[in-house]
Amino acid sequence: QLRQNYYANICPNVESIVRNAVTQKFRQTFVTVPATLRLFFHDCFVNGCDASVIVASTASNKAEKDHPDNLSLAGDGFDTVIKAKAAVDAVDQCRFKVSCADILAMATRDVISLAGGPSYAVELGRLDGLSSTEASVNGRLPQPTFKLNQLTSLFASNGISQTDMIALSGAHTLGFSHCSRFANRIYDYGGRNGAVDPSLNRTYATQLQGMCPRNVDPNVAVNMDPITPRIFDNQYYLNLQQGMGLFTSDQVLRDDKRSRPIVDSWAASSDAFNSAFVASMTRLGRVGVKTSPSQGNIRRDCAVFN
Ligand code: HEM
Ligand SMILES: [Ca+2]
Ligand SMILES: [Ca+2]
Repeated sequence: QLRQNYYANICPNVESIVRNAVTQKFRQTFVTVPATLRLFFHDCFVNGCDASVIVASTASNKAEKDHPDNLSLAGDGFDTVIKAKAAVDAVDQCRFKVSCADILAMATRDVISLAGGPSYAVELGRLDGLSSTEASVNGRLPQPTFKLNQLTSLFASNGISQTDMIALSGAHTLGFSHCSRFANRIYDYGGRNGAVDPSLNRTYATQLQGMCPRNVDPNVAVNMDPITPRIFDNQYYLNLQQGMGLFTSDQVLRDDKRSRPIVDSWAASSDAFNSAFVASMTRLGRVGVKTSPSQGNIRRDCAVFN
């Protein structure tokens, strides 16, 4: 059972220590924001929110972070947690008493507010997991080609509702995607020569083709929210109303009549979106958490098992 203020007697200033470290990192690069947010999601959906995604591979173990679905996690997310952890462990009272999983949860809360999103109290008390394998990632993360039923059932397998899934997808109001993730929508869609996904806004499709020409350098990435790429806002839902969702998994939320009313309501009200997002992030943060010593511990180095 997680709770707010879990560290009140263990490391009373932990939240401000983490916030300062994250703010410093944010001043160096904005990528800190989307990188940390996505890292938290990918952590929670594989083995629960237990910092298993941060563990580095060793000679005898290929870790989660080296699964193909995790190779595009930006290094700045990992670096944010490592730096915040170092700041926490620099305080005598706190050294080795705050889990990497909780530091990631706090850092995620902090990057959302640094980007103009809502602030919220974060629940704490997670232990760090004891295993991280590449194989455990298989089938656990959503693909950008997913339709509504696939999205809903994958999230449901983590105890996350369809409404929460739609709110959490609003995280795509920030950050980047590599061209390969949506190339199927702008070139030869459905295997038909020269076809473009009809659910994609035509002007936007042409812009995407310009930024992502055929045979583009695989390192090229584009903003997922072309309108306010650095602001955490409800623009994502307004984009969906214009056919400007980057992935099939984004646009389907507006095009499927079952999820459309929610998309339209959050496009109409940023307050409604913000409060839904906070509630959904809190539920995401509870997925598969480990709280008993048989299930986990507090890693001294977030990238290495103790
Ligand atoms: C609903 C199903 C989802 C799918 C199919 C999906 C898929 C993707 C893909 C393909 C990328 C681009 C990766 C790249 O090419 O570098 C991406 C980026 C991102 N995703 Fe998702 N995602 C989903 C849900 C979420 C959720 C729930 C969150 C967080 C709460 C999230 C946060 C992000 C962020 C912040 C980025 C940008 C990362 C960066 O700029 O470094 N996504 N997502
Ligand atoms: Ca995990
Ligand atoms: Ca935005």
